Amino acid sequence: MTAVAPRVVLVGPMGAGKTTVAEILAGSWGVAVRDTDHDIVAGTGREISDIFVESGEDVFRDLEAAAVAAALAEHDGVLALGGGAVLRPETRELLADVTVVFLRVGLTDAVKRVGLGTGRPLLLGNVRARIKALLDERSPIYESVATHVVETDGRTPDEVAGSIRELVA
Ligand SMILES: Nc1ncnc2c1ncn2[C@@H]1O[C@H](COP(=O)(O)OP(=O)(O)OP(=O)(O)O)[C@@H](O)[C@H]1O
Ligand SMILES: O=C(O)C1=C[C@@H](O)[C@@H](O)[C@H](O)C1
Ligand SMILES: [Mg+2]
Repeated sequence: MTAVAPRVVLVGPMGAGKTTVAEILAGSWGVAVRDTDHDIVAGTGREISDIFVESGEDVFRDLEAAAVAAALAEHDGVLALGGGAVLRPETRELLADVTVVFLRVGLTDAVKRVGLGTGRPLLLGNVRARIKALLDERSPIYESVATHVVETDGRTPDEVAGSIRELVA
């Protein structure tokens, strides 16, 4: 089998716009889009929040690591990862040879974008406090895997996609 690699992988926290921007980018390039959260839901027939509640985060992270590995091996379009996918060391290793864009978002814009956090189990409770904790904990990890960083605060998804097109030939 010929090895393939995604043209670009998008990482970043919930509300960064990975899913939204991946669709725009893939559309403008005329390539396929894939999203590991969607792959997990399609593959298991279960919603992400149900997996967290019924089976726990570790089981979700196992499913996610497998979904990322499969997508990196099979997909040569645009790939959006779940917000916590980079927590797994094996996933970070797989990203080492790939063009990875970190979509950076600050607390205020992230909170506006996720609203009540519906469908995002890690935001249950105080959404603002949960996002702040995740941003503090994970920003260095996103930076460590990224080949490029694109700011998204105060910018539309089309503007963000345009910046990525300029960075990635
Ligand atoms: N640059 C932007 N400006 C304003 N709203 C945005 C922007 N990007 C995304 N959004 C909106 O924010 C919400 C979350 O976006 P999206 O689902 O793409 O984020 P995500 O990074 O994929 O999050 P998750 O990690 O939870 O999958 C959506 O309603 C989307 O329309
Ligand atoms: O940041 C996270 O840990 C998550 C982000 C979403 O994409 C989903 O993968 C899930 O809600 C967990
Ligand atoms: Mg998403």
